[in-house]
Amino acid sequence: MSIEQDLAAWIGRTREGRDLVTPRLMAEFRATFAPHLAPVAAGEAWPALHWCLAPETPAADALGPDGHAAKGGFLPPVPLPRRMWAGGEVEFLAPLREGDAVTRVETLRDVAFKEGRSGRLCFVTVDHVIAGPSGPAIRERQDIVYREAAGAQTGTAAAPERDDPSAYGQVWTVPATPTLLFRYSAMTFNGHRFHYDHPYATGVEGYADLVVHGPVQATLLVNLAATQLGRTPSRFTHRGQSPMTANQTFSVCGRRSGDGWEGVTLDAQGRVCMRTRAFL
Ligand SMILES: CC(C)(COP(=O)(O)OP(=O)(O)OC[C@H]1O[C@@H](n2cnc3c(N)ncnc32)[C@H](O)[C@@H]1OP(=O)(O)O)[C@@H](O)C(=O)NCCC(=O)NCCSC(=O)C[C@](C)(O)C(=O)O
Repeated sequence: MSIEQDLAAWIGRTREGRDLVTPRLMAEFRATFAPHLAPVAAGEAWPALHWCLAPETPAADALGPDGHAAKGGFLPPVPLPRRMWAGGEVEFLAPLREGDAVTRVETLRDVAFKEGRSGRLCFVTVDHVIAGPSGPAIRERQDIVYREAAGAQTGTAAAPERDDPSAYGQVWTVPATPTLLFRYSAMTFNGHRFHYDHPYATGVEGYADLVVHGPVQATLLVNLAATQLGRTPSRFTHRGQSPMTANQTFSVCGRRSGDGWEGVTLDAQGRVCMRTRAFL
């Protein structure tokens, strides 16, 4: 049996979690991202706070070498070591509010190997439904990618696309401090070591510094989209194009586009790290 066939056995597996939108989470989220948050009604959760709800809580002895739950449980045992958040699509159906009890149901939708310019890649797609007291509030597709080991790469990444903040109607500048990364990892119970363990991020995974979470960039982008559009978009797509590393000030840029919105995060050199679209 091929590895693709082996891993296909994981498709359709589900996992469920429960949580509460606590006053503490609301306060931590505001403290981590303000002033770069969309205006929302009193007691309403900001767009993308749901990424902090009902995270996986693996025991310490159930972790893999990267600090995530060891593969082979809910996520398949993909034989490539370096996990990244590739992107996804979020549908905002109804707002969540402080005090809401929520459930998260995850379903493994697909596992697909691809040959990227940087080498072999494996994309794992997971569907999420987050429901509050009145039913589904958020529906989401999350794309996770696994890459070859640093040093064993069979390709060379393409030169990153560049862009200019002055081409956008509104720009937030955000210092990518290790403290921002640490606080977001803590709020999401994300043990991924390359967000806080510098020798691991540089020496083992081969990045230039600690890596800024994909969902940190997407949270800022969707909050900028909601600010410029005047409401939470109904749909938000995002794709990580190039790793954003810590200890630089990055730009979160957005502009109206047709009847929707488009945005990017740019690192200090103007490299596009994440590209997004939002729709009313
Ligand atoms: C993903 C990388 C490795 C591909 O790099 P590449 O240059 O090798 O790929 P490519 O040659 O551009 O594309 C190859 C194929 O992959 C597809 N593809 C290419 N990119 C994507 C994408 N994003 N989403 C979906 N599909 C993608 C692309 O469309 C193409 O498909 P095709 O052959 O069918 O035409 C590269 O673009 C990259 O490094 N992106 C940045 C990723 C990043 O920084 N993520 C955030 C930080 S990681 C994180 O937050 C982690 C967390 C939160 O702890 C956590 O574990 O969940």
